[in-house]
Amino acid sequence: MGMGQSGQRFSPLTKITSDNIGDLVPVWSFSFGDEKQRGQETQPLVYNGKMFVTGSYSRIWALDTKTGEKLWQYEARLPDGIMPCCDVVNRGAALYDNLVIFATLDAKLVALDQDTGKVVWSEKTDDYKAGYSATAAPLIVNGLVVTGNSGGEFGIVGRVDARDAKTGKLVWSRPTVEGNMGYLNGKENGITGKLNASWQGDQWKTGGAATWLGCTYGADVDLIFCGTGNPAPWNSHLRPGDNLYSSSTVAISPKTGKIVWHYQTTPHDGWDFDGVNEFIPFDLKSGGKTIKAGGKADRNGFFYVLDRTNGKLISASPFVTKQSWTKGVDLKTGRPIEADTRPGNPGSAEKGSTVFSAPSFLGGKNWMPMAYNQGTGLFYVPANEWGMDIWNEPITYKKGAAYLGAGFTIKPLYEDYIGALRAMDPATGKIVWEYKNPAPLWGGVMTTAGNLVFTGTPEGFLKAFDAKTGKEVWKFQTGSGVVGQPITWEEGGEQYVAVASGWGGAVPLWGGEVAKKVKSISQGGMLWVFKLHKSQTAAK
Ligand SMILES: O=C(O)c1cc(C(=O)O)c2c(n1)C(=O)C(=O)c1cc(C(=O)O)[nH]c1-2
Ligand SMILES: [Ca+2]
Repeated sequence: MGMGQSGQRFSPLTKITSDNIGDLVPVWSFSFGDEKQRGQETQPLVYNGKMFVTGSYSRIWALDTKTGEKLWQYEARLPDGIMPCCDVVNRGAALYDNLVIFATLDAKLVALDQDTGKVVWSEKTDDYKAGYSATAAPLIVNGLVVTGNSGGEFGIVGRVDARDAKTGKLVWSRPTVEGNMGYLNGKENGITGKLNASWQGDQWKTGGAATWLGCTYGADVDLIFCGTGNPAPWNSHLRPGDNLYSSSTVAISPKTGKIVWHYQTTPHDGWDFDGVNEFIPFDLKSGGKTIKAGGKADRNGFFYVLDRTNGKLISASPFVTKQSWTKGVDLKTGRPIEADTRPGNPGSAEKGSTVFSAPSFLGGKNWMPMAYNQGTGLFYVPANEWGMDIWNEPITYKKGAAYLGAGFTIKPLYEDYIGALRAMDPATGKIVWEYKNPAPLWGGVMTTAGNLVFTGTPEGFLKAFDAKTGKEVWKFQTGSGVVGQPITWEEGGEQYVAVASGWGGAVPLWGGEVAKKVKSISQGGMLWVFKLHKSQTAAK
């Protein structure tokens, strides 16, 4: 995932540049079929002349990278009663040995033979009837396949699992809700003491903190970095305490499955800010020194830079214009200073008072991954500007039912745009350039050594920008909204770019007023591949 384990989404390829990109044209496209088209959030993988691309409803295809010809197709038979909170998406697969491995919405992990598409192993990872699902791309670390889980809106317990990539056999399983910490693989593991100090009573048993975006890996520090989602239920008055390790980044040792450090971005989250956003290792140049750092653009609107060796906060800078829930982050304690927009209520039978809060629960940034360019030293963050009216109401846990205790209406902040692609300098926390988009941005970002940044828009365009200046240098209309993750590779001396097109994800389901604004977007399911139309070997 992420064009490498660190998830930087940076390619060193330089054949396509900000100067010649005007010559980038489609070479082939592939249709995902005539029905079952929802959000196509996938990141394709290219290996050995084959492209592996997943689609909504847990489907995967192997395509010939030269011709686009379909080599094989696998479709999971999904049972009735699956409960993905936010569309039937899949964000991609992982490759190991001769296998291509991906998670299905009914909480299974399936490994297929890359040549034939035949199932080599298949493991049930969770009980979909209890609200568990899976949407993230797996991560491969030292022969382990590392996965997260989804279901924070149903009171599941978040977890990171590591399996033997060849056989699917479980090696370790690490819960991400304090209280469950005394267990590894469901057995007591000798960790004792006040395991649920940040929860009251039995609430940790349904505490959420789903690891629904999966993980990245820092090879030099040998740590797996996983974001954790919202604590359950959303109504924070029903679960006093910090609710560790919800809305955090946790660093896990691949050898033991132990949490080595954690940093909680939104303690006692009351806004569904989650904290799943990708943590990307990078080298921070500061005062003549190089610091082993990591960057994370959190749904709560802060761009965090942490020391990746120990989780210490280095800086927290806003990447959105309005954060009404906070007055900033205390750099000494690492904790946010809360403002007065925690939704009211109490455990009474009454609906609590409504407050306006920004960002909205769909976040200053949601699932769509940012990219880090090793040349410019900038992060490219797909941000959104919106707020919400939010209120709390009573709720009790029921297996397999939504566990929110909150209601909301999303509201745009500005007339002319919601989405904003922002180039952030991690050394200063300053926004270097921005591109504003009318509809919310919901696609992944990729950057290259050719001075380029790519991302898609709900309006249907794949766009490219000059990485230094932010000038839009190229666009292509794909026919549906782009919420996929662009990739690039070189083959036969030519550089290619690919992206999936197909509108969906959480915005059309939960966006309310905002969703209506982008309602005219056609549904789709297409893979587009591009290259320069003039042969680059012939060019001087
Ligand atoms: O807490 C969770 O388990 C969970 C899972 C997912 C998911 O797996 O897609 C989303 C969310 N939460 C969520 O809060 C959210 O805004 C969201 C947006 C999307 C999407 O793909 O557009 N998924 C999810
Ligand atoms: Ca969530």
